[in-house]
Amino acid sequence: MSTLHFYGVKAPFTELKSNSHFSQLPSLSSASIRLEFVESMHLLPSRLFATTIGGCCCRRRRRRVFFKVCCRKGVEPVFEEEERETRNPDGKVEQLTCVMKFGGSSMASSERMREVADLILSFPEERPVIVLSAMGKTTNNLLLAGEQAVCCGASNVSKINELSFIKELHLRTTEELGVDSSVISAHLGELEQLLKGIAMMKELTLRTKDYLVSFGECMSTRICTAYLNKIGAKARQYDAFDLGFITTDDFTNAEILEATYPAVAKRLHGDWIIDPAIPIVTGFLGKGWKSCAVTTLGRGGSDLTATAIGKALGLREIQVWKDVDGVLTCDPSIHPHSEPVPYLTFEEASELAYFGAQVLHPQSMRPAREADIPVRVKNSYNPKAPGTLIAKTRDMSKAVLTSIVLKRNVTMLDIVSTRMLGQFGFLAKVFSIFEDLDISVDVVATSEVSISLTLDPSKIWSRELIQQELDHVVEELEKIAVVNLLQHRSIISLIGNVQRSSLILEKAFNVLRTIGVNVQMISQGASKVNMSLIVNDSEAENCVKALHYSFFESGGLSEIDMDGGFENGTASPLCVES
Ligand SMILES: Nc1ncnc2c1ncn2[C@@H]1O[C@H](COP(=O)(O)OP(=O)(O)O)[C@@H](O)[C@H]1O
Ligand SMILES: N[C@@H](CC(=O)OP(=O)(O)O)C(=O)O
Repeated sequence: MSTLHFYGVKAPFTELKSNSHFSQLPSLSSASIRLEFVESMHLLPSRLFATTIGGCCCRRRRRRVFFKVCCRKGVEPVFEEEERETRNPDGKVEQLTCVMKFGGSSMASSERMREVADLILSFPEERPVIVLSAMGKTTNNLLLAGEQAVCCGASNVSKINELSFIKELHLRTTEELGVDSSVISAHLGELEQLLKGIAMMKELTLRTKDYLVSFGECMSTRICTAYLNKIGAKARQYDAFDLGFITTDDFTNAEILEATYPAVAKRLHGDWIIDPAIPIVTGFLGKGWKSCAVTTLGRGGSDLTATAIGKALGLREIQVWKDVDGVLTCDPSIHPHSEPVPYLTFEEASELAYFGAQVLHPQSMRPAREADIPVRVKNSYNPKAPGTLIAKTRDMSKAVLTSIVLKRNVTMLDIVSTRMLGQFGFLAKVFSIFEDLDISVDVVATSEVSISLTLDPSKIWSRELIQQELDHVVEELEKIAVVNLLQHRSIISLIGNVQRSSLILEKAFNVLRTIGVNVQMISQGASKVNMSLIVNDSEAENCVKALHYSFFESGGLSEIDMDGGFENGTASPLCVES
């Protein structure tokens, strides 16, 4: 056995691609090589063992080596020295073309799964990678079952209602689709064992939560793959944590690491070229790079899985199929008259998602934006609807307001300096306190001696900001300022063309004045697409309805024509009706 050394934190995943290292390999077809990765600062070697799995061959005088690299605890990314051939036996280039992601709402029953399968097959010109979420509300039910298990005792686990519901839904689905229940029986057995383990330990850690919820995606993808194969559409199932989705070890809210992209590309592309079959990938899941345990990307994370695969493979388009006709002008559960938004930029979609529109995962636009791949939001219940196309740029010449987003249950802090520190020192100190306590700040407005800001209640999805933490923040801030903590506030984000901010704000404030609401804070960020208003939770829904009515209904102000008049020819912007 020979040993190779790689230096740098990212070495295990990036430097293997460098050709120079391979020239050191002795016998390429059957070599067993120990690779030592030395993490730069700490000089801690992490040993990985590599065996050549594809042997080597010569093509245009260049060696090709396929490696299977196994981390100590079982990470198995596959690396190869150069791209595999992308030609089929007829010499035609066949490449995967797009990603299609179907969320829980699209996969809620056997009937829905049939429709999804039909939909996938209705685009014969596409060779898609399919990303699936868990069926219906399975993720919620798994979490509830876990919480029940903590206190019900191991002997009562089989009586947990949510477990029975999950079993029943998945077994019924296999039966109704005519696929063998053996595709999920091992998972159902293991799930019950896991719940018994939780019951015995009487605790549900974040790491266990991630493992627990992973059963949802693992089962939905297996059922769907079996069904596609049954109807003659060749499909192959992948668990994202075995496919190369390498993440941080932040359980319940992990971040995808760069190593993911080459690893996923090589595996999907390689398998496709050798033996084409529709890849069916679990959304939402990954593998922690240190722990090697299953991680999740935050609630709604399958959108991010889809865009990451799009970036990894450099695909033409990423489609996310939902139960609504695209991104809407506001949350349809707040206001039923919301309308689809035909075009958005990545920036607008990111702000919209970050500020609470449940329709997209907050981080999901990043890979698409980095790779400049358009994202289409479509309705699996109404495939003919055009949906929303999200791209790098769009025609903003007429754009005024695009969408209204509400984020509830936000905590606001008014911090007024006691002038113990100069202005620079004051701002720096305030933000260092938030950094030390690892708390995210959303919206900020400052004057010379005061700051108003809002705190994200869920720290980007995962954790409730608990009272103890808030008390700690206030205690620290009170060393340099007078602090007023205001809870139960909402952020109303006006996503639109900030070039027309005066027009938008004039109209918005007119509307809010008419319904008697005082805005407590306002912020227009550097993003150029978002203006945020803070109001009381109790008033927020009414505000959104009134704003929506005024901007999007009643001959409103969602667009403006080139002369400065409204698109529908009504009043001029300077005499806005409230
Ligand atoms: N601005 C918005 N546009 C569209 N849908 C929204 C918006 N805000 C909230 N939603 C909600 O998001 C849901 C779709 O997202 P999600 O539940 O994640 O779908 P899926 O589970 O299919 O991925 C819709 O049913 C809708 O209720
Ligand atoms: N099943 C996970 C991941 C996901 O993305 O789901 P959906 O696509 O249904 O939002 C969740 O419920 O969070």
